[in-house]
Amino acid sequence: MTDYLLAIDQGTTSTRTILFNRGGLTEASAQEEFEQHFPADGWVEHNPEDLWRTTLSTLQSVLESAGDKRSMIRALGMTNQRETTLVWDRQTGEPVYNAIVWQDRRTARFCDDLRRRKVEGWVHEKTGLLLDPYFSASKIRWILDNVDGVRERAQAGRLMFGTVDTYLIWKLTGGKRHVTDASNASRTLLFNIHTQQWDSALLDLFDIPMSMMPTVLDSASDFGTTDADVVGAELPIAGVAGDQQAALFGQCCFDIGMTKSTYGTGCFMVMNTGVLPVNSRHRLLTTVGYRLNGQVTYALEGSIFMAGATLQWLRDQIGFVAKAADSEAMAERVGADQHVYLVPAFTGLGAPHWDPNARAAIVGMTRDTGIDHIVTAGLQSVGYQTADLLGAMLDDGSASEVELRIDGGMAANDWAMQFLSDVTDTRVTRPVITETTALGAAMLAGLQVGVYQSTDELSALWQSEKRFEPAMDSEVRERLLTGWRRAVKATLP
Ligand SMILES: Nc1ncnc2c1ncn2[C@@H]1O[C@H](COP(=O)(O)OP(=O)(O)O)[C@@H](O)[C@H]1O
Ligand SMILES: O=P(O)(O)OC[C@H](O)CO
Repeated sequence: MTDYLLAIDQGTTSTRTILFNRGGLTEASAQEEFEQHFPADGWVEHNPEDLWRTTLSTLQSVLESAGDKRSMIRALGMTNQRETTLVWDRQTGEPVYNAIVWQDRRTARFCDDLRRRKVEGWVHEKTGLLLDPYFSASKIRWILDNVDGVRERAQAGRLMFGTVDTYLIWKLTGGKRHVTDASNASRTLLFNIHTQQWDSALLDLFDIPMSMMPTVLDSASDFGTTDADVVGAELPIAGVAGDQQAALFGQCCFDIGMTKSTYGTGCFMVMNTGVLPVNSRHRLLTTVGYRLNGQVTYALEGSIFMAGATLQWLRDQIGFVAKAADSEAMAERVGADQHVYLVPAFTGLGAPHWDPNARAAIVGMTRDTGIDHIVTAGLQSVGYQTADLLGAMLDDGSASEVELRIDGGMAANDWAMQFLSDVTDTRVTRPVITETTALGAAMLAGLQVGVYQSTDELSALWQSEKRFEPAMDSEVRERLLTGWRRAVKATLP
């Protein structure tokens, strides 16, 4: 009998359900986008009903198209946009407010005030994170302080908090389980990554009752069973991880120093640092990669805000490309050794610069500069930013060199990936299966129910589709990087 595994990937703009066979290949999938809500400047919300509706309908659609394979589905894995915050009533199941999305900046001033109280040091010590609106804690507090009657209900033990995984599992199990996994918990700013427990000092700092918090489980664990009356099938939910950590798992980065880099809208780079947390000197995040049998594997994470989004800007705002993939032919015409730089600091710069006030610039133009040069510079900016990030990560981590395992929509661009390899002087590898996020969740579930016996068995499934080897002259690389650093300086206030 062949085994199959399902995975739900609830992302920021769409929800996907994928059916994988035992070899990790996709058998069926369904995807639905949903509406983004921007009620005020810097605010980003999702309607919880949309998250649930798209989850249920993509799941049911894949179950239908599975046909005969349906009876051979062994388990369900869940992966999700991280940090996004929901609060709902324990009895009625009604959310008290929309989901506040990770991108939402409404609590920036509150976080600034906390930083002024000089607490960031011990908060970082416990959580591995920074005092930033990105993470869940200040979002929960905002809901408690700003929605009528909610604080009283929370204090009476009537409300539940969850990241998206927790909310969806609660719905899928018919309200039976209030759980999360350690990788998602580690993104809340309320979880002590050393003791692996909710931290009462952090809950006090943000004024959040402990009674709201879900139970934290291993990433491969018993998260409950889907309710047949709700879903139409009883399936064990057996693997859960935040999406970037799930991609680390799906890319089989199980050894210290192994690193994945996802090139979607932005770029998230995550490095396995083993069983000990590594403290960054470059403001990278220390986070739980995954937890198996009570054993934590830690990771370092850095994010770039604009990767594929730079191509979207060149397409939608400036009209320099008709579609993102056209950039490849334009860059081939120009070549990598050019002097135009596009620093995409449209919303500030992420790691390792972390400057919210930096603003984008195109520098180094001459009379012969044309559209092709600027589009090429857009692709190159992704390589340059990765070089900065990787430099910081290697300096912090225990590895002296890495191979970058890539995925995400932009990983399809061969020219950009070759430049990435050249400018970072690093081997870049694209796997056969690029749906690594969903695959990681399915693998976790498969480990839990015995479809797979070990991570070694999973590593054997991972296959490279294409390798990009560094081929740039070191003198050219240094010259280009010096020009990039000068361009970045020009964007800083
Ligand atoms: N061939 C390509 N070259 C460059 N960028 C691309 C290419 N194909 C897609 N992209 C970029 O990748 C992004 C989409 O990737 P995806 O992984 O689906 O992102 P997300 O999950 O963040 O929505 C878009 O920003 C798009 O501009
Ligand atoms: O849903 P994505 O792919 O944009 O990922 C969002 C991240 O998890 C935010 O931390």
